[in-house]
Amino acid sequence: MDHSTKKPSLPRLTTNIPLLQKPANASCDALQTLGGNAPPVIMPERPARTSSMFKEDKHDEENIIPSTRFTSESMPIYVSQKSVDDSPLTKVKKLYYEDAFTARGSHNSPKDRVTHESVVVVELKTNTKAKDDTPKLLSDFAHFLAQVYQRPETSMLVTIDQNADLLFGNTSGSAYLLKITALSSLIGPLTNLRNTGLIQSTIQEMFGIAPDKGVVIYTPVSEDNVATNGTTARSEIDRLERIGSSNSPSIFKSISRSMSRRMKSSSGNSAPLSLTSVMSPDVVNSTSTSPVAVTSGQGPLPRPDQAGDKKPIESPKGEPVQQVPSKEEKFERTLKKRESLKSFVNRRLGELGELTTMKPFTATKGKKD
Ligand SMILES: O=C1C=C2C[C@@H](C(=O)O)NC2=CC1=O
Repeated sequence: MDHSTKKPSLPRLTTNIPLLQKPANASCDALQTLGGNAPPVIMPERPARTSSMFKEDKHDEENIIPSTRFTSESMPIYVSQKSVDDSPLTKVKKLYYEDAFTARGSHNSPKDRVTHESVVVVELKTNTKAKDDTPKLLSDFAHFLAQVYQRPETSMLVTIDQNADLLFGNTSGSAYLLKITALSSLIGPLTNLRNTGLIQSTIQEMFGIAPDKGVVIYTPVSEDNVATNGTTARSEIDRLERIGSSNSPSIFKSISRSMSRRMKSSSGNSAPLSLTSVMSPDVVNSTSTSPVAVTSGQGPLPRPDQAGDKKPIESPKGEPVQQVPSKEEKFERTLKKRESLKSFVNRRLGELGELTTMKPFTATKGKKD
């Protein structure tokens, strides 16, 4: 699956209650230019509820005419699309979105990321025709709802049926049913309360239907029960988590991988695989001067056979005999192995830039032996 052309990242929210301001005198027409002069800002306080939104946002050219599919004459489905726009405003927004999920926003978990871009399905059924034509109606409504739910328009699925047979109460007048289906984290008592005010007053502007003639139903769904692009939100979270964990392996994973590489490369030896076989080459040749010992201030111990003019042991035939290591030699080799492990681990730590935050490995166990 190609995820490179994904929807833009959304700003991290401290709450799922979007805080939008809605100028009191804005008309329904103003909805087409929703978007604001700046990226969505989480304001510290809940703004007063007013009748119309984003009047001052007329200069936002970010959203072009959406593509509209019609499943039937009465039930168009709006699929929002964004144009590629390099206007300064769009750039500011892009930066804001990108930043939210890069360095400073990197604590967003895959779940957060998917949640912030998850689809929100909005179904409106009404028995009243709006004055605007359907594409514009859908576009405006989707744009508005995308802001209410603080996500890209590409995450909004909006359907409007203006020909519904609908009766609310005992009058046959204008009425509507609005269903909003979204991940559970986008549905909650406070969020719903606030969103209901915003949405119902906007519907009133668009369709002329009073809030008391409409019913809003919020349906939370789990990540397993919403899907798009061939995958559920849950599997998308899992996928991002897998990518995340494979991109940032722990130091221990890294060390063990390096060690296993060395184990593999030395597995051609007939000798059984042991810690010694994954050591640095200086361990294999015990007669060489260990760089580890040098850097750690420990010179190699004098080998008994190197001392003075001691002759190599020969077989009765005069051939050199493979010497059985003495106790001292064994001790020296053990020390070197330990020092080598220490060196290896410290080097890997250094490579990974972890030396400043982690205590260097010390082969304390072996020291006292
Ligand atoms: O249910 C959702 C599934 C996905 C998949 C992913 C994508 O765009 O490929 N993003 C999603 C969001 C959802 O809400």
